[in-house]
Formats: sequence, C-alpha cells, structure tokens
Amino acid sequence: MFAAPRLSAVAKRAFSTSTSSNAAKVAVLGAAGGIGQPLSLLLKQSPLISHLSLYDIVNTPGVAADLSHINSNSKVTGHVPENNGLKDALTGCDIVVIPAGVPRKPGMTRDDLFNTNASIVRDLATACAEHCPKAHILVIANPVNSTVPIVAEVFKKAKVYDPKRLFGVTTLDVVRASRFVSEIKKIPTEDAKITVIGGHSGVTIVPLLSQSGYKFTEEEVKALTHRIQFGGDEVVKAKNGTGSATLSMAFAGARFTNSLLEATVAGKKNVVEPTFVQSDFFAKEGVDFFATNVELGANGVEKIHPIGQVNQYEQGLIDAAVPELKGNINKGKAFINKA
Ligand SMILES: NC(=O)c1ccc[n+]([C@@H]2O[C@H](COP(=O)([O-])OP(=O)(O)OC[C@H]3O[C@@H](n4cnc5c(N)ncnc54)[C@H](O)[C@@H]3O)[C@@H](O)[C@H]2O)c1
Ligand SMILES: O=C(O)C[C@H](O)C(=O)O
Repeated sequence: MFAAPRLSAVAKRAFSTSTSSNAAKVAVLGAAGGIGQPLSLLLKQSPLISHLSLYDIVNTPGVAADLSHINSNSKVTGHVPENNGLKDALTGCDIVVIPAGVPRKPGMTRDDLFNTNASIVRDLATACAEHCPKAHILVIANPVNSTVPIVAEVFKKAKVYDPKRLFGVTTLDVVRASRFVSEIKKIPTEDAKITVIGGHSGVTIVPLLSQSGYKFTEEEVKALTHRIQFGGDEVVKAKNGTGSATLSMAFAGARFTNSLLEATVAGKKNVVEPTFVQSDFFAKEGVDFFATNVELGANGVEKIHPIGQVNQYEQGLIDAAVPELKGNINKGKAFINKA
C-alpha cells in the first residue's frame, strides 16, 4: 500500500477550487519502470496535477489505462515513441520527472551506468528543450551527479537553459537519513530532520549530523554517515541483481514533485527541499552543481540555503566529496560538448 502524499492546507485549498489554471501538466519519462510506476501512482493522487503524461519506450498505454481508473481529478495519458509520442507527452508540460534509465546491479557504482544512461538522458533532455523549454526538469536517472550537467548542457546548446528550473532529485538521501537517525535515537521521523549536501553517490553524499540538534557518539556518527552514503547499496544487494531502490525512490520523488507543485502551482511560501542544483559554493574548485537545502518558489529555485556550520569530521567529508563531484560533473559536460 502506498502512502498518500502529504497535502498542505494550500494544496487542499487549490483542490477545492481546482481549475486547469491552478493545476499542472506533469510528465514522467520512464513511467513504466520500477520507479516510474509507483511514482506515477503517487502523483495520480495530487490535486495539483491536471494532466499526468506517462512516457516510456514500452508499456505506458497499459500503465496509463490502469491509473486512469483512479477517481482523482487528473487526466492520464500514455505515450510510446511511435506517432510523435514523446512530443505529445511533453508539449505543455510544467514539470518533467525523469527516472528513465538502467538501474545498478550488485558490484556496480552509479558511474558504471553512465555509458547507457547518459545518452538516454541527453535524448530526453533534447526533446524537453524543444517541446517544453520552460518546464521544471527533475532528474532521477543515475548517475545524478553527471546526468544533471548533461541536461544543463543540452539546454544551453538549445539556448533555453534556466538554472532555476533544473533539479537533481537527492530527496532519497534525506528520507533515508531521517529514517536511520529515528531508528537510532528512537524518535519519530518527523523529528529527525537531517541535512544532506553534496551529490548523489557514495562519498559525495555528505550528511551534516551536527546540525540535527541531536548528540551522537563518534561511533554512531561514523556508522550513520556510512549508512546514509551507501544506503543505495543495501537495496541493490538485497534485490540481488533485480534492480535498485524503486519504492522508496518513488516516495522520495513524489515528495519532491509535490513540494515543487506546492511552490509553483499553489503559491506556498517557505517550501524547502534538498536538491542538486547549479550553485557557486565550490565554483572556485570547478564544481558548479551542489546539493543543499533550497527554497522553492514560483519559478523554481528561489533561494539556495547556506551550508551552515560544519564540524571537522564533516569538513573532511566535504573535502572528499568535492574532487569526486568535479570529475562526475565534468564527465557529464564533456559527453555533450565532445566534438
Ligand atoms: N536519484 C535517485 O535517488 C535514484 C534512486 C533510485 C534509482 N535511481 C535511478 O533511476 C533510474 C531508473 O531506475 P528503475 O529502477 O526505475 O529502472 P527500471 O529499469 O525499472 O525502469 C527504467 C525505465 O526506463 C525506461 N527507459 C529506458 N530508456 C528509455 C528512454 N529512452 N525513454 C523513456 N524511457 C526509457 C525503461 O523502459 C524502463 O521502463 C536508474 O538510473 C536508477 O539508478 C535514482
Ligand atoms: O543505489 C542506486 O543505484 C539507486 C539510487 O541512487 C539509490 O540511492 O538508491
């Protein structure tokens, strides 16, 4: 059973007066996949979506027909590549969520997915730049540290890049951090708000436990940090060759999409989510994308929150993350800008 999305009073008000002008067209690209299906189910419950547009290279007509029987108010359409399917899926979109791409198997890093997923994301981004250049693009496909710069470069080439509208979805890292800390501290998850910064792979995932308001032993900090950084591997190992996190990712992807809808469609203020966006914290080191808490507004990124105070251990984590991030980001950029 999937949890219903959290609806704020603002979203409920928008629902009660729902018209097409205060609800959005949202596309999910890769909608028939392990993440795509449960994510689409969760999004079907949003009163802030008027049209849920599902695209995949296979099986979306069936997924769309199934979801379309749910008696929430959004229309659902399914699209495959034939007959201009991608164009129809994207035209008029306000938000595009991209979980299209292959997942890891045991023994692989996220970077090992680059060879397959870079071209999938490039081609989908090219279509977005053409058919919905003003849409907010939410990238789930791994390696996020490289696929987000790929989308940026494609949009730059098409002269439609707006850094306020491009997001790497790193929500799963804070969802995990909250759950893992709540288990150790025996507190409700809503009281375990953990800031996670950096990127979305291994050592680039940097939890700032010192900012949580809780005290941890040195041993707890090391164990928790490792578990948050490598939480994805736990799932990949347990799934034993059949994929990576899908259900928790769908939950996290829906949380981020719903937050963006609340900020962009319902006009809610002070909506803050962690996300991997263009930012200049480490521009001097050649790192122009970085995940931090970001306030979302009508046009996407409203305000990038500062990293805040970190302790010596966390500074060491940041120092390890930055060069790795630089390599991942440059790899994505080079893929688009190669001769
Ligand atoms: N950002 C994160 O936190 C996070 C978390 C979990 C997984 N992921 C990543 O999300 C991606 C998807 O994972 P999954 O488990 O859903 O995989 P999956 O294989 O179950 O689903 C991927 C879907 O993408 C579709 N697809 C492939 N090429 C496509 C194209 N050109 N256009 C449209 N659709 C296409 C496939 O047909 C498939 O239905 C992976 O890259 C995975 O690593 C990211
Ligand atoms: O671990 C993976 O490959 C998928 C995802 O990035 C995750 O964090 O679960």
